[in-house]
Order: sequence, then C-alpha cells, then structure tokens
Amino acid sequence: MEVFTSVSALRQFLDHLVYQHKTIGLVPTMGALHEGHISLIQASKTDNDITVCSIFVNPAQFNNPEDLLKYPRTLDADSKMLEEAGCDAIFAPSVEEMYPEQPVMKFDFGALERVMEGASRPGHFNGVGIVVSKLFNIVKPNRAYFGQKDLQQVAIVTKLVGDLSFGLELITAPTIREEDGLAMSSRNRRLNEEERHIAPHIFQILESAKNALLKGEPVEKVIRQATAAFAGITAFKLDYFEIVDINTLQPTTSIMPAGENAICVAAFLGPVRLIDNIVF
Ligand SMILES: Nc1ncnc2c1ncn2[C@@H]1O[C@H](COP(=O)(O)OP(=O)(O)OP(=O)(O)O)[C@@H](O)[C@H]1O
Ligand SMILES: CC(C)(CO)[C@@H](O)C(=O)[O-]
Ligand code: BAL
Repeated sequence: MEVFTSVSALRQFLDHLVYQHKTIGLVPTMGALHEGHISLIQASKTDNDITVCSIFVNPAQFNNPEDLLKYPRTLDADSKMLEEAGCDAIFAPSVEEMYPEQPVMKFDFGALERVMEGASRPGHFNGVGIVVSKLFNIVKPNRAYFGQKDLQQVAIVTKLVGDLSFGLELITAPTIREEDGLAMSSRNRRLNEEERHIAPHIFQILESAKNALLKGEPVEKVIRQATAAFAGITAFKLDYFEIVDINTLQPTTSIMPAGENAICVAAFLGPVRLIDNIVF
C-alpha cells in the first residue's frame, strides 16, 4: 500500500493507473478508522480496481475549535487497518497541502443545510462541500463511498455531484454498529466508560420511535416520547430529534411510503456529540 501526502505524488501514481484503464474508488475519511470505514473500503474494492482512502481532518468543516483539537488522530493504526483491508493507497495531506490559500468559494445548499447538522453546526456543510470537491478533483474517482450514518452529508454530496457535474457514481453504505447497537464512530473513543455504557440508548430510542411510527402513532407524539426518553437519562443533552422525508430532509408531519422516512438524532454525552439515524 502506498501512502501519499502530496497531491502531485498521488496524481503521478494515479495517472499511471488511469493510463492502464484501471477504475478508481475513493473513500474520504477523517481517520481514526473503525469497521464502519473498513466496510466502505471493502465496497470500493468490490467495485473498483484501485481503492484510495483519504485521511484528512478538515478544519473548514469544524465550527467548534475544541472538537477539532480533540478529534482523534491515529495515522499509524489507520495505515495498519487499511493495509490489512487491502486498500491500495492512502492520501493523508497536511492542512497546508490542502489549503495553501484560504478558499474563496462558498457553498449554500439551501433548505438541505438549514436543518439538523447544518443548523447545529453553522458552516459545516460549506467546509464539507469544499473539501469533498477538492478530493474529487484531486483523485478523479469513478466512484466515491459515503456512510449512511452521515445521512445529511450523503444528500449534500449528491447535490454537489449533480450541480458541479463531477461525473462520478456515489455509493452509500449502511451504518455498521457495535453489538449493543451503538453506531461506530471515531468520536466514540472520546467517551468515558460510563458514557460508553449509556451511548447505545441512542439507537434504542431510535428503534422505539420507528416501531411506534410503524404502529401508527402520530409523529408529534413520537417526537415528544423520544425527547422525554433522552431527558430521562441525565447524561444526555439532546441537540435534535427529527423525523424527516428522506428526499428533502425536511421534518414531516406524517409518514411517507416505506424507505422514504428517516429518524435523525444528535446528542451530547459529556463534551462528545454523537449522531445516528434510521431509514425505514
Ligand atoms: N458506523 C459507520 N458505518 C458506515 N459508515 C460509516 C460509519 N461511521 C462513519 N462512516 C462513514 O465513513 C466516512 C468517514 O467518516 P468519518 O471519518 O467522519 O468517521 P466517523 O466515524 O463518522 O467519525 P465522526 O462521526 O466521529 O466524525 C463517512 O462517509 C461516514 O459516513
Ligand atoms: C466526507 C468527509 C471525509 C469530508 O471531510 C467527512 O465529512 C467525513 O468523514 O464524513
Ligand atoms: N462524519 C462527519 C464529519 C464531521 O463530523 O465533521
């Protein structure tokens, strides 16, 4: 497996492979890898000749300086996991390599970013739009892989790819969970033992809400019950709990056909902010 920190060295490597008509899959990450990321690598390996994993903690998408500072950085362990998974190349640039100058472009994803993550983390999706566009331009992948755990990010990147005609195929992969249901996340490793024990309640509350909706309970009542369930566990500070139409990500007052509904949640456990969702 090759490790690149410069755009020019990565391009040299890839140009050679493109010349041989190899297809390229890109898995963008911020590192501190876990089985969720590895599932994306495996999907890319199935579909493409060459898999590139980018590891870059992108300052432009952090609105909270402490979150950026404390974001886990584990490049050695990440490289080992990627090597074992059969990844072909890592692109791990420095901030200076990615942003030699402050970018002037600004993305506004409209209604898509006025809710949930976009509303709670102002500027977040502008930063995601910039870095993902740069990664697409640098790697020029045939396919790019994103996790459903970041559901709103999938919608934003889908819009980005359409609007800017990136001409690549986006693949969304299901959320990989711990045995107790907790969605795997790099930020989980910032939880202390007690918080880690409480964290699976996020998925349990999501599941209860889904079951209640499927039984015909009204949306408003289900939101009230879920909010009360979070309030009943004092360690949690709920940021949002939304039942949305998966096509628009806007809150719904009634349930859509199967497969078009999502329940999305963000909650703090101590200083750590976790997100999760269920699509049904
Ligand atoms: N549990 C998971 N299952 C499947 N894909 C995942 C999972 N967790 C993250 N991903 C996907 O991996 C890609 C890189 O995500 P990222 O590096 O931010 O990891 P993360 O674990 O989501 O970290 P954090 O949530 O702490 O920022 C994203 O497309 C994300 O949706
Ligand atoms: C897509 C991404 C790697 C862009 O920095 C990030 O938002 C993430 O890890 O989901
Ligand atoms: N997984 C999304 C990246 C972020 O939280 O900034």
